Amino acid sequence: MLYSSVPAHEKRAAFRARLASGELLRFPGAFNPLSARLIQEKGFEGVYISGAVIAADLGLPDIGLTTLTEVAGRGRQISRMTDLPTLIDADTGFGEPMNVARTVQELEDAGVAGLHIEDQVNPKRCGHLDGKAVVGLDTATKRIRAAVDARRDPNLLIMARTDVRAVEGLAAAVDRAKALVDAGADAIFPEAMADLAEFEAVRTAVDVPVLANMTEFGKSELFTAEQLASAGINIVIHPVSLLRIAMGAAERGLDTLVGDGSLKAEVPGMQTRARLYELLDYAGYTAFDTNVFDFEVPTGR
Ligand SMILES: C[C@](O)(C(=O)O)[C@H](CC(=O)O)C(=O)O
Ligand SMILES: [Mg+2]
Repeated sequence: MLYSSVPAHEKRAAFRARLASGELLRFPGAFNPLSARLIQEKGFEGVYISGAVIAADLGLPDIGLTTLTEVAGRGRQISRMTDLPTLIDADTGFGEPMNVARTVQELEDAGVAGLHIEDQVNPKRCGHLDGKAVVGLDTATKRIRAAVDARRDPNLLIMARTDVRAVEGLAAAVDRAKALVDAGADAIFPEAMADLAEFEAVRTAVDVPVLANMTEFGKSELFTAEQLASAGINIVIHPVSLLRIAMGAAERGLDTLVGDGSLKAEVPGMQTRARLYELLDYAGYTAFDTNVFDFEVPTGR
């Protein structure tokens, strides 16, 4: 009922422990707080909170328009809905080192288990678009140092994302990843890797967990969990996928409504009222107050 009863510091400790096991942790992106429950119920190891999804949800492109307040608010709403660790996209940290420090504390207070800070210039853009620009090594490492120094819970995972691959090539991206680890990053997110061999190159260059971004319609091929695990990847995100699936379904449904004048044909594909109530834990609220659920949901509805 209401929210997860697992405190944030316990989720962070559990996340660290699972990462240390070396297994591949799968983090689908929640496009709203309720979808985080679905991700947990289906047995995934964590929930990703995508900057692109937060922006798209507000009807905005992913070009650094969202504010720290909006991102932290969404991070809090999603994190409190799940017992799983959440990993949030902190973009460039919303400014330079001092802003990054504040960003880390705000997101930590929001209850996330980890966050990633990237080395793009401000304002950033989606990592799979052309025409990106990155900051120099000095600024990139200062952001990471500021982030690491700012956290109060040592288990809050500070992940460094590097966008260097698409700008200067793989060798430069590997060098950047190593420098970011030296600056204190707990994990590396190499953005826009072209193939599995590129992931492997980063994997062998650093001795911290490495993330693979399996975003659709991007620069990376979509590898299976098995392929990524055998390349030594530790976390895989599917950042925008659930939003794309839901929006695809919404668009098809609206077309049906336009064509048929009714949504009858769409009903078999819809989440039922009973299933929605199950996910919302109506039963838990009823146990608390028997007046909550004093009606019947016919089976299958
Ligand atoms: C991971 C990412 O940063 C996100 O905001 O989800 C995006 C995803 C996308 O736009 O497909 C990115 O890769 O830049
Ligand atoms: Mg992003």
